[in-house]
Amino acid sequence: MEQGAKEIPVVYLHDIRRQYTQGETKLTILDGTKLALWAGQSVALVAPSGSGKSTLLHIAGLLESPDAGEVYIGGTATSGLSDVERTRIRRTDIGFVYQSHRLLPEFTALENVMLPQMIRGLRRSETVKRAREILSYLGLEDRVTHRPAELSGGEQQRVAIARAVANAPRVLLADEPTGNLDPNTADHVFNALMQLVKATRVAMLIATHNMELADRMDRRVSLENGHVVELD
Ligand SMILES: Nc1ncnc2c1ncn2[C@@H]1O[C@H](COP(=O)(O)OP(=O)(O)OP(=O)(O)O)[C@@H](O)[C@H]1O
Repeated sequence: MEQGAKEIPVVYLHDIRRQYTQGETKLTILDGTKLALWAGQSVALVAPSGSGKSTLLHIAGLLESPDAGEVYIGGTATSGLSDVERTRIRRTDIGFVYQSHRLLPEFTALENVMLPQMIRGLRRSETVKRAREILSYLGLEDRVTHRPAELSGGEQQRVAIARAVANAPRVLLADEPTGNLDPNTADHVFNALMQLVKATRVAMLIATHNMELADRMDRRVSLENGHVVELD
């Protein structure tokens, strides 16, 4: 942990260990992993396939529990929390974007962005207003009534980003968010993510194989033998 002396990382992974059992063998994927994510900073996670990028994102996002170590969200240790409390943190403080958009096909763009807010208990009228604002911010004001199948790949991914930030999370975790897109569209979607980091000071961690995009982010890290190493 570095950065400003008084600042607390939005996410701090402390000595994370994660093993998977495959038949007789134990695979150690994360082994004493440490990583701090800071408000307003974009971090690229660039590491070979199978090195544990998705595992790290799932653990940072409280979707998966480590075998040892602690995940702090805004300074709060999460291992001792109940499932209900972890779910609450996941819903309010953490946003996810995946390689495929994972939007609900029978709902419009607007409804897809409203849903996380409604689950959180906000009034419908409020969720409509905020969903419209975010979609407009991402250049989708003319697409709010479209269903996912009626949107281009880049538009689908921007709706997925809008959904991820609908509850104004403190951290945005993205697993190959531009992996399915052509270079131009990938650039457009990537710019939208970077714009959000600057505008909202969300902390962002993106797993990517795209070094060109990684080079445009504030910081680059990799995974080597289960450890996070800083690149450059
Ligand atoms: N539930 C599981 N059970 C057993 N092994 C798993 C499980 N999940 C992941 N693994 C293994 O852990 C390793 C790391 O997987 P992970 O998906 O985190 O890698 P990754 O770096 O994200 O890879 P990619 O870039 O290909 O998406 C892989 O070898 C994978 O086979």
